[in-house]
This record gives sequence, C-alpha cells and structure tokens, in this order.
Amino acid sequence: MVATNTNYDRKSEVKAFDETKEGVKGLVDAGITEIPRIFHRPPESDDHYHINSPSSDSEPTRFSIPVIDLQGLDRLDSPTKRKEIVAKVGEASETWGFFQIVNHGIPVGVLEEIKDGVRGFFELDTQVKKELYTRDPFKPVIYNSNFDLYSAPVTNWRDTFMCYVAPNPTKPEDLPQVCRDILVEYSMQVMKLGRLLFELLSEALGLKPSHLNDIDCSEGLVILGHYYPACPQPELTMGTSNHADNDFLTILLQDHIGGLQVLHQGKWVDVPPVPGALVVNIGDLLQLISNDKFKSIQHRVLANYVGPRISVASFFCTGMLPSTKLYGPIKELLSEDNPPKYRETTVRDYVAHFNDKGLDGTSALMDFKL
Ligand SMILES: O=C(O)CCC(=O)C(=O)O
Ligand SMILES: [Fe+2]
Repeated sequence: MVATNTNYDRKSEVKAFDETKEGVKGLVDAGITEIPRIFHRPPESDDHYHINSPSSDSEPTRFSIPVIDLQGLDRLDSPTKRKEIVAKVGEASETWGFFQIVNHGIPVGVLEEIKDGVRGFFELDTQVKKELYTRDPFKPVIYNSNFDLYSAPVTNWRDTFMCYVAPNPTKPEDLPQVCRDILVEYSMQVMKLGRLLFELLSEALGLKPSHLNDIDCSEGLVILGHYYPACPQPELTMGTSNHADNDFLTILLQDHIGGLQVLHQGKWVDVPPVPGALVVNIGDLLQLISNDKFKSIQHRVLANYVGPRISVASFFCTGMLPSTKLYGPIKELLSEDNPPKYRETTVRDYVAHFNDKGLDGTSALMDFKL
C-alpha cells in the first residue's frame, strides 16, 4: 500500500462507494468535478507503478501493433494465403501478444449493435440497474464497478457487466432486454471466430489445427461490457490499471475513443481504434501452455475527458467453474533445449489467484514459474 492511500480510510470509502450500487457513472451523473481519492493513482515516484504513468512515458513511438487481414483464409484454392496469415498471427503473438484483425467475418452492423447494446445497459434507469449490481459470481449477469474493488490498491474509472456464453450460457431471458438479442448474436459470432483463431494459433505453434480447441481452450467464454464514463480529472486516475488477461485469448471490440495501450519494449504503445477491426490478445494461460512462445502482454486503459468509452471484451476461459483438468506447457513443444517453464494448474486455481491479487500491476503468471 502506498503513502497516499494510507492517510485516509480507504476501506470505508470503497465500501461506501460500493453500497451506492451506482458505479462510476453514478458519480458522473451526480455532477462531481473532483474525483474521490479512492480513484487516485499512486504517485509516479513509486517504482512499482512507474510504468503506469499516462503522461510521462507514453510518447508517440514508431511502433504500431500489427493489423492482420483475414480475407481469403477459407479459400480452399489458396493454401499459401492461410500459411501467410498463420505466419503473421504467430509473429504478432510472439513479439506483441496483441494484434488487430480485419475481414474477420463479424459484420460491421453487429459490431455497432453490440456497442449500442452495452451503452444501453449502462444507460438503463438507475433503479433498474441497481437490482443487477452484484459481486456474486453465480448470478447470470454480474454488473458492478471494479471486480477487484476490495483487493486492488486503486479503483479504476470504469463500470462493467459480465455474462456467460459457454459452457453454461446465461439464459436469454436473464439478459437485460436492452442488449439481449445482440448479446446472443454477438456471442455466437465471437465463439466461431475464437475457434478459428485457436486453429491459426495451433498452426503457428506447429501443432495440428485442432490442438488448442481439442484441449478445450475455447470451452469457456465470458463477455464483459465495459463503460468508461467521461472523467473530470483523467490524469489522476486510470480506466483500467495495467494488467495481463487471465484467460487463453481475448477478443476485444473498442469504440472510436481510444485509450487502450500495450507495453512494448518498455514503452506504452497506443492501440488505435480501427473501424471494423477487433483487437486480439494472448492471455496468461496461453503463454503458460505455449511455454512462453506466445506472450501475454501488460495493457491498460487511460481515463479521458471524453466519454463514455465503450468496449466489449470476450474472454476465452472457464473462470471460476469447477475444473480438474491441468494445464501446463504443451508436451509437443518441449525438448531438452526447451524444458517446461511453468508448473501445471487448473484454470480455476489460476483465475482465483489472479482475482485475489487484483490489478496491482504485477503478473500473476510469475507465481506459476518453475
Ligand atoms: O477496455 C479495453 O479496451 C480493455 C479492457 C481489458 O483490458 C480487459 O477487459 O481485460
Ligand atoms: Fe485486459
């Protein structure tokens, strides 16, 4: 815990904020012009957070995350096209852990509608939304502000709702009507795209195309709708603290506002909004099973005067569901020169460890190193 956070009663302020059940949007709706202390980022002098500074170290760089065109992938008459795409996916996953895809098969209309649906959810009547505010993972829809509110050292300028797609989908009738139909449609499309990406990633690892799907990397899918309200003092806080994702793979849709950055060669690099594109990133569990070939990269979202910013993050992961299956570095990838770097874990144990830790700027994966 850092100095600024110890000279006030953070715990009770966090609790009071949670009990409003109105999230960050509630503060903005109330017209606040100064953000409460629980949202203040620690001072930059703190080494641990040094890389978490939006102003001092995010300079324009010559780097830009790769944009990969998936057009022509399924043309049976063009196996070289597939090889080319697999090579690009592999290269991006090894060096960036992040890439954007275009011509991925999800129609632009669906992308627009899901963003509208997520915004519609957060703009529901406050009383209606309060009924859904919960931290109970067994609820079909989990809406709250900061999943790690009680464990993270700082609170983010963000509200989120989550629903399950696989293996136990939230029943459509349990989804808020404002985004029900589009969530069902988008989920189906993301599942299909995810399975395709796992094929490409398997091939990029030199495995048979079905390998990652066969070991159930696409068994679990949860969708998060994020809402980053306009912030009156964006330099004091963060939309999402730096973290790496605790899943196998994430497919992210962001709107036109921007603010997502990835850590590349020690610098924060913007992930610019590209119309019609989806952002794909490797999660910790895929880094673990690929024995560090693919990288799960730290990323963050800056707060902004402009808002709300909407994003939709689809996580391939079974989360806290009971699991006995152990994941460790894939045997086919190991050799004398490439011994396993991680111990085996269940998805549930990994996710539980990640959640307990909260987004504190450190990697949960390091705790599983051999
Ligand atoms: O909102 C974004 O652009 C990123 C969200 C994110 O990193 C996450 O949900 O893990
Ligand atoms: Fe993330």
